[in-house]
Amino acid sequence: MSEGIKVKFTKMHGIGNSYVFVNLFEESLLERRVSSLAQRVADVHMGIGSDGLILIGPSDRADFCMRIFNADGSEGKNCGNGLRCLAKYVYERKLTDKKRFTVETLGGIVSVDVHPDEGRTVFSVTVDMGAPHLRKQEVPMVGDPDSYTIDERVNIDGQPYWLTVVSMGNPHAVLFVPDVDAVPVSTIGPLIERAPLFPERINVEFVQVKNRKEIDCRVWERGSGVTQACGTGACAAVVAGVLNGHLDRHVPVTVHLMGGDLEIVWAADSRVYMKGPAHTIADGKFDV
Ligand SMILES: N[C@H](CCC[C@H](N)C(=O)O)C(=O)O
Repeated sequence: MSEGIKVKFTKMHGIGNSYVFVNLFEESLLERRVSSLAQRVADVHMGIGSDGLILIGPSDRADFCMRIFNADGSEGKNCGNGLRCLAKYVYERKLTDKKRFTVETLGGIVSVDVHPDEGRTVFSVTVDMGAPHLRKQEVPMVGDPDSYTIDERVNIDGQPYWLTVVSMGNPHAVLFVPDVDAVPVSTIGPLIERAPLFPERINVEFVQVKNRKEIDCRVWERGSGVTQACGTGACAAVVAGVLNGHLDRHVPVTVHLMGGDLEIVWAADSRVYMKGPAHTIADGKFDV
């Protein structure tokens, strides 16, 4: 039931992973309504159509705060594509005059660098996503809390899967496959997403290694299903690729997703850096 209040929004995407952004410096939303609002705006028929809702607001620990809600209304702890879009939004709309600034997420504080003047039509952003978290208790995942999950065989609904599990502030199960286009992502994705192994559910990435600096990746996102891209998922895929000996560390790896490419480096400082574009689609108002 609408309250008849009109709220300004901006729809943006990072290589096809789209979100409806609300600027809480200008608009206000009732906390209890945010989850249902995310579901409404995400609906392509009855709403605006997106992979979810992102709120941009103030923080007392960073320059900005980002909260991300999936299409099912669940709150995510991080969002790589969303961070690049937020960076473009706050820089271009002069909420900051800095080209390097910090953003607080539920998964931790990240640092972003905007590259508005790279002379190309595309606005590019680099995000320092921090170090990956690998222990089961950090994911969270059922099992020995201090152990890692690297190419570990697990049985889900009677089927074996070999998983490498990485948290980038949000959880990811990475599977290496010979052909990403042959994987029934919409069938296997939700089985792994909702497996009892993962008390908070999990995002799922299917990865085909092209060479030591290039992978193809398909995504089933926790709370949003198949998306065109997942920034944190691309980071998790590269970390998993290095851990399994498929990819080189300390050098840029190109991750080909359905909506476009990201450049990911798991650097010598143990932090993961993600570089890619951000696009504004439209501004508008919706009834809350
Ligand atoms: N579905 C994710 C949040 C969005 C992540 C993704 N869109 C990205 O770009 O990182 C989760 O619940 O952890």
